[in-house]
Amino acid sequence: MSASPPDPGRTGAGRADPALSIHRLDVELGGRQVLHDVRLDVGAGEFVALLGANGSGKSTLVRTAVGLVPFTGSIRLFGTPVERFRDRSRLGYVPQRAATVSGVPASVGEVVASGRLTHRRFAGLPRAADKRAVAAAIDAVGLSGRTRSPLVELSGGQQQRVHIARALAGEPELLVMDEPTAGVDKENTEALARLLAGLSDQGTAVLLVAHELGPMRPLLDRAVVLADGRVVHDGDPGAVRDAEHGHTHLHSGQPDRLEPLPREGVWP
Ligand SMILES: Nc1ncnc2c1ncn2[C@@H]1O[C@H](COP(=O)(O)OP(=O)(O)OP(=O)(O)O)[C@@H](O)[C@H]1O
Repeated sequence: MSASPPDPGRTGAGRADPALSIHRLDVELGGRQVLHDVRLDVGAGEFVALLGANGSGKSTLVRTAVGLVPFTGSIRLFGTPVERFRDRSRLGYVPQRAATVSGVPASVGEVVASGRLTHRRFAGLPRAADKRAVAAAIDAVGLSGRTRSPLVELSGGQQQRVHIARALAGEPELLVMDEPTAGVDKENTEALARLLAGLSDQGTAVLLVAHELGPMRPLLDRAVVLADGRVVHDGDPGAVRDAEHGHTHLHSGQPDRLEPLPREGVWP
């Protein structure tokens, strides 16, 4: 009798589809094409950074990937076309500069618990596992003392951490984060990097939009760079420097990785 194959992680044997697979993606917004023929895969358990200058299309790409923007081409989440994807608990999304729900007196605990709804049956009461996951997520972002605080009483950086906790509470297999550390201080950015390292080790796939990689850099399996809505680099994160003056730079000496040729003035 042959031995069972090794467990490839939380995705399980036989469920080896990439967490995210994007093929020939075009997106038009306001009558202008902002994404051109984008291809991007994030394998199960892979940690991928998405980089590029302001306006290069990073947010549009991740918003489209999670089903928020109309497109032509193909997007699959765990093998299912995004238009038919219903298993929302497998996906966690932290939007860019997540808006505070002004006028709604939601507490930190309530906002984070809303990230758990996809695990619960309609109108069902939270189970012990839900409560544990919410408490663990709040603790993971260092806000356990603030569970009952109204969100509006928190600083911008703390609110951002609440939105990260909301995504973590769902215990997703794919975490898509759009500049999650914007407005978050160095100490908490480093704490988030440690947290993501742990999740990555457990098999969570991560797609991280970032301007500066900072402490996230050692976690990366791949870096993808967008310029003017096109992928101009997909591979070695070591070839990419942090954003300077609003632009993402590729180290020189690897011109074979660049297609199409970079715009004049943007690249070193
Ligand atoms: N709703 C919209 N209607 C029209 N154009 C849009 C819309 N949203 C974004 N765009 C345009 O699409 C392009 C890509 O924007 P996007 O926000 O995806 O870039 P980004 O790389 O995330 O930028 P940043 O780093 O500043 O967040 C920009 O030229 C932007 O002006």
